[in-house]
Amino acid sequence: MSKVTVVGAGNVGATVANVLAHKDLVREVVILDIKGDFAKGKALDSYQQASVDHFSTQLRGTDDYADTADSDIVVITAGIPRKPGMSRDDLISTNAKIVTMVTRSIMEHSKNPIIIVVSNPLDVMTYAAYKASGLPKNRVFGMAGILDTARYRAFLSMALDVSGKDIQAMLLGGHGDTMVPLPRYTTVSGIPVTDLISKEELDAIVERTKKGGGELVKLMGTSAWYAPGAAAAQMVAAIVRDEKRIFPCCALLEGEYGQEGIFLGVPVKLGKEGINELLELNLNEEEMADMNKSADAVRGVLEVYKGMNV
Ligand SMILES: NC(=O)c1ccc[n+]([C@@H]2O[C@H](COP(=O)([O-])OP(=O)(O)OC[C@H]3O[C@@H](n4cnc5c(N)ncnc54)[C@H](O)[C@@H]3O)[C@@H](O)[C@H]2O)c1
Ligand SMILES: O=C(O)C[C@H](O)C(=O)O
Repeated sequence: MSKVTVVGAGNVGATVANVLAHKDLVREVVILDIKGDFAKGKALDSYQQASVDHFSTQLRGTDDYADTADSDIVVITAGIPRKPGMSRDDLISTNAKIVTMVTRSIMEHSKNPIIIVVSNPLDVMTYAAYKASGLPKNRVFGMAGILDTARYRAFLSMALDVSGKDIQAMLLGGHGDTMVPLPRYTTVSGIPVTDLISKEELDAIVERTKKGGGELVKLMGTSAWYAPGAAAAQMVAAIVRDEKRIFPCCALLEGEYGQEGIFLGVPVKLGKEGINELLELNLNEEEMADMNKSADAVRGVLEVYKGMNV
């Protein structure tokens, strides 16, 4: 694989492109934005890091979809971010049109790309890109779970005073306040997290994780980009290197977890074909109830999207 396109040169898109270039994995990263000069500037600024940080990946900014031709992977970050007081779902009327239009334009120039959606509301925007692309379900999925588990792991690392590197965690459900962090699947170098922290502290960390995006929106007036950009770049790397890494990603469920026709966060194996496998965890009653609640919340937004007829 040699070409990645990132659509949207804003906070998240520029970070994805920059982190990817530093990984030195692909020949070229194209950054496309309706603000063409802005995209060109971000690409040029990033490429001027090449000799300092020693990477060879070329970066090109553009507003012309012809420049995205034959992309192997496309990361869609185009759209508006939320402001304090808003939920991600409030972005739907603007972002559904943008994501649909972007996906159609991408498909005019690339035959069989893998599409990773980042724009919010994530689970429904991934559905929108899937519909607009006509690609099979293994080639269209969304980034949220890596970010949400990264937040969960950061909070645990701070509470336990251990390196974040040693914390493994899994999380399910929609990318919203109903997401389902899974303490039963959380370990610190193999030690169950429940052996290391009180239930009260763990419950508080789970709650903080669920509202982790909103915490940053309140602090900065717009949403996060460093961790989201790094998370999306990690997905690209797993695909380019055919790593078969297992990450929580937003994937189409067709019967798994008792859900049908809805994109939700679940563990998947990522490799050169995109999603190689979707893993079904053996959830207990409480975890399944939380997953169902999260699916219901996403389904409500999905109905709004379907009513829009974009
Ligand atoms: N999935 C996640 O975990 C996650 C994390 C962070 C942000 N997000 C979402 O990602 C999106 C981008 O966030 P951001 O902080 O980068 O916003 P931003 O405003 O910094 O950047 C968005 C960019 O999209 C561009 N854009 C708008 N319409 C476009 C179009 N039709 N074609 C091409 N480009 C277009 C804008 O010009 C802008 O440069 C938001 O919807 C945000 O909610 C998702
Ligand atoms: O919180 C947001 O609106 C952006 C993103 O989904 C995040 O979780 O950081």
